[in-house]
Amino acid sequence: MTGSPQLVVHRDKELMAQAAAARLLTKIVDAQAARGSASVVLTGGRNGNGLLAALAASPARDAIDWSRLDLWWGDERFLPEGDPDRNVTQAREALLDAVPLDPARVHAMPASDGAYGNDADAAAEAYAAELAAAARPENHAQVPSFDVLLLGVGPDTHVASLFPEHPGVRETERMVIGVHGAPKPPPTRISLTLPAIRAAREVWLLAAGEDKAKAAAIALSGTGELQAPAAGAYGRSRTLWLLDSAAASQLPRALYPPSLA
Ligand SMILES: O=C(O)[C@H](O)[C@@H](O)[C@H](O)[C@H](O)COP(=O)(O)O
Repeated sequence: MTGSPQLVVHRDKELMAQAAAARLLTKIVDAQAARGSASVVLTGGRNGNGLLAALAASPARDAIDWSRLDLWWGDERFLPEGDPDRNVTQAREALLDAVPLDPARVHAMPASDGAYGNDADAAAEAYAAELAAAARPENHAQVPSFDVLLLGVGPDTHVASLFPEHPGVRETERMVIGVHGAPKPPPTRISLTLPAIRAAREVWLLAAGEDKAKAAAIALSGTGELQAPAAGAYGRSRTLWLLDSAAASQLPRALYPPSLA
């Protein structure tokens, strides 16, 4: 990563969702202008879905060429297709069903009643192959250079389905893993790993609410990624923490507000 994470603190979570949606819209429009298409990795959770709903309601939303946008997921709850707890189901409701996406560019993670049955490891391997096929050969990478990768931060500092001290956070080779025995239900999940997350140009972490204050303070105060997976989530050119004032309330003064010096 170049430089430390940047922090932006909004008054409350509604304003945070609106501002993050405006920021994402501009980022996608700019990426499409520069490279013809854009790629975004979506996150589950209330804040990620709040951002998508704000984007759906934006009067500027059709500045995006939806047919030239690739969508991927950072993690998925390994449940049957259409289950209301699947991240993709929630994203469809919040935004995706309302915009003219190219279905071939909506890369949902497999469901537990799909081609791989209830084998989360096989499903993870298949998603890794889909990512590898979309990576540009000249980048010699196993995943595309995502323009923006969104991550909701859990109250325990988890991101995607990488939980503190859990085996997934130690993965250094594979880009996608099956997660078993997750401390947050459901226990079986699919997740990008930290190396896959770090292939993104920009990583944006979303944290709103008092229950995120401790997690933000821990992850931003030099704690290692094994104890605080959010600390290991950074982008190649930018890492941005988008917070509301409640989630920022326990940050050390040295971190926020920024020094005027
Ligand atoms: O798979 C999950 O269980 C969620 O996607 C989870 O990882 C979520 O992103 C964070 O817990 C933040 O959630 P909130 O945005 O709802 O606080």
